[in-house]
Amino acid sequence: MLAVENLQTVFHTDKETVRAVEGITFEVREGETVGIVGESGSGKSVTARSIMGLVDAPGRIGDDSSIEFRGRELTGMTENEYREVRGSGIAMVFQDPLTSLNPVYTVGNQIKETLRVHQGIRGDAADEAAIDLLESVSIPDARRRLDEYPHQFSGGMRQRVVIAMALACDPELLICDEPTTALDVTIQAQILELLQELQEERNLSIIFITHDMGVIAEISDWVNVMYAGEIAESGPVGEIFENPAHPYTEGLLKSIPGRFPDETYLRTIDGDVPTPTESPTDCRFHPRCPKKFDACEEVHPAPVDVESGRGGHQAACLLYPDGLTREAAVKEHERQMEDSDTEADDE
Ligand SMILES: Nc1ncnc2c1ncn2[C@@H]1O[C@H](COP(=O)(O)OP(=O)(O)OP(=O)(O)O)[C@@H](O)[C@H]1O
Ligand code: NI
Repeated sequence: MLAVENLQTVFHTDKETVRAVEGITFEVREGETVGIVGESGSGKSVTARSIMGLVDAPGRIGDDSSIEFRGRELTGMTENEYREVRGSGIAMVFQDPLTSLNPVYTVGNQIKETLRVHQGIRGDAADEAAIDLLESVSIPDARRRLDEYPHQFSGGMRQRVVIAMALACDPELLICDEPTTALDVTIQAQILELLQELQEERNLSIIFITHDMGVIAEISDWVNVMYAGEIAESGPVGEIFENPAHPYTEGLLKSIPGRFPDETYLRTIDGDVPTPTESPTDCRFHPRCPKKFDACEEVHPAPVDVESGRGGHQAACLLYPDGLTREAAVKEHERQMEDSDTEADDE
């Protein structure tokens, strides 16, 4: 349904160039949930906004990047064309419901406006459709609540309203950028459950962005672990949790509260995600990596198959492919780096 290939999103400012997303490649299939996980600043939201055509200046998507949705290339579309995609194909739910809701209009008016613009539904039919949508996201007493304003809803109910508005476009792909991060755990679980129900009813594809590995376990079929603008590891959710390959993923898993009950403290990875301003010539994780060796400072790892892994499990780490000697593995990454360099030169 969605194929992202070599996506690069760069912000050019007077001071510097921030390379927020650096050549990531992944797919989303019909009815599937792809989780994107990583710490703050790893490029998750920029990835989402790139797909939605919402990267604002000074941001720019690279010329060699491709985002195909249902066989149509999205990069390079005009704003009008993109509006059509956002109106029917792809919808997005943000972390803070208040950024998507206008405080001065009733919830009903906002949903009806979306229905009018995107589906041409008006009048009584719009009222009924809006009530149906609120009921489909399990908001009780929907008819009455149409006339209420966003501030009259609790945080969890407000996020349900935002999901209802996203559904008003009848999307095939829903991108959720940390939709539950601001909510308490119980409400968060309810929203995750709702998304899974909606996915089944509507055969929705979902991209779910979070920094929480626990949430990833709950909701994803496929996982992309992002670090400093790159995909460090990707694979089916079971593989990622049972056979994590990349030391960064291992670190993220260890930081899930309660996963190692014998430990009295919450383990986190020391240090922060760097803000990349140059194309990578090394492993961007090496300064924080407990398994680093000399080559990690000199060779940029490409995504390679993990031998133990099944179902397309890959890691961008010089420790892999794990069937090779360390020397041969490093050579393999060097070779892939040269290949992509020549490709870039050819264009
Ligand atoms: N408009 C912008 N101008 C310059 N840099 C930007 C802009 N938007 C994002 N960035 C940079 O891009 C990088 C990736 O940011 P992004 O928001 O995608 O991270 P994230 O993974 O979503 O983090 P979080 O979990 O905090 O939401 C960061 O270094 C950020 O500073
Ligand atoms: Ni974000």
